[in-house]
Amino acid sequence: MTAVVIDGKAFAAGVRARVAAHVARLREEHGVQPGLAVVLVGQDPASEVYVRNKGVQTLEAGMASYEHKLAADTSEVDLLALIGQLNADRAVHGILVQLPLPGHLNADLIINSIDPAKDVDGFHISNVGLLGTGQKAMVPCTPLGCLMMLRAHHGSLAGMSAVVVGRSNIVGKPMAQLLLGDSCTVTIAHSRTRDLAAVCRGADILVAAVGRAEMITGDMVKPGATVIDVGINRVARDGKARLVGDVDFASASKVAGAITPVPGGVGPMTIACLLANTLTACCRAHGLPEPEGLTV
Ligand SMILES: NC(=O)C1=CN([C@@H]2O[C@H](COP(=O)(O)OP(=O)(O)OC[C@H]3O[C@@H](n4cnc5c(N)ncnc54)[C@H](OP(=O)(O)O)[C@@H]3O)[C@@H](O)[C@H]2O)C=CC1
Ligand SMILES: Nc1nc(=O)c2c([nH]1)NC[C@@H]1CN(c3ccc(C(=O)N[C@@H](CCC(=O)O)C(=O)O)cc3)C=[N+]21
Repeated sequence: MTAVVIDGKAFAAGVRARVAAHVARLREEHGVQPGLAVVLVGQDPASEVYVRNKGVQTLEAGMASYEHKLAADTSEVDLLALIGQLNADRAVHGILVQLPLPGHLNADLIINSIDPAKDVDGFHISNVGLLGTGQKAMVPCTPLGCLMMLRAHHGSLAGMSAVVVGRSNIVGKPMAQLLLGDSCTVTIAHSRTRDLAAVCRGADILVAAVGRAEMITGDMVKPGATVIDVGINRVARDGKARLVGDVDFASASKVAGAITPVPGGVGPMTIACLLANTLTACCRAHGLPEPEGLTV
């Protein structure tokens, strides 16, 4: 079998177009412009691609973009003060603090200082709790993007067996919550899982969020399964720097029914969902109707 390649880039362009249309209406009819503030502390190579693409697409969607680039040795007090300012700023509807943060900063403390209503990453404990109990929340962008593509491909996910490889707070756990919310039978695998290959072969939906280049190979995929590759790994290939996922695309795409590529899969959807979340936060802040189909 040769898998259908799920075009995340095209899907994301569609989501962004819907966001942009709604933003244009907000500005015209209500004089309101959604604003997204991004805070970057120091330089992390894995974050660079994200930051580059994010700023441009925020402006393209008609939103205001505020970037705060801070030195790697910024103190916790100073960072908390900046977040306090952004929380109070009525032009800012979404706040994203790029992770990972330098080691001397307590990431939990920083994330939980963000106003939950402006937490467009969905990482604040309030949003995590709301999502876990099936209440209206800000939903983490990467898992939300994955869910949108899965729903578009399958319609209902009810009753499907889903395996999420990875249990991070930013991808694995919220992904599992969303799949459970759509009535999948969910397994979360991680570095201590016994016989990962056998666990993965049980999956109708296999989500890889491991951070290890091409570790999920074709022999770990159930024939016809849908494979979602969250991984973003920079590797040297033929002397050139390249981006590859956590899935070995060459072997997995021979077995899977559908698969997302890297680049051009989950990554663009993450940014599209960040814009969607910023728009949703703005609508909620102003008591205006939310766009439909852009959150769970
Ligand atoms: N496309 C996008 O928009 C985004 C992509 N990413 C990418 O997704 C990947 C995962 O990111 P993130 O969740 O933050 O990563 P983390 O490093 O926080 O988590 C990785 C998870 O994978 C598990 N793991 C590690 N090695 C193995 C193994 N050999 N077998 C099974 N499980 C293993 C770890 O298990 P344990 O808990 O036991 O250590 C951990 O739960 C990265 O490549 C990252 O760059 C991240 C965010 C957004
Ligand atoms: N607070 C926070 N929230 C995050 O969501 C977050 C973060 N910190 N830290 C870093 C990771 C990583 N991440 C990516 C998002 C999009 C692409 C992306 O656009 N990828 C393109 C790259 C295309 C290219 O330029 O080559 C693609 O896969 O096609 C990549 C990586 C979000 N993360």
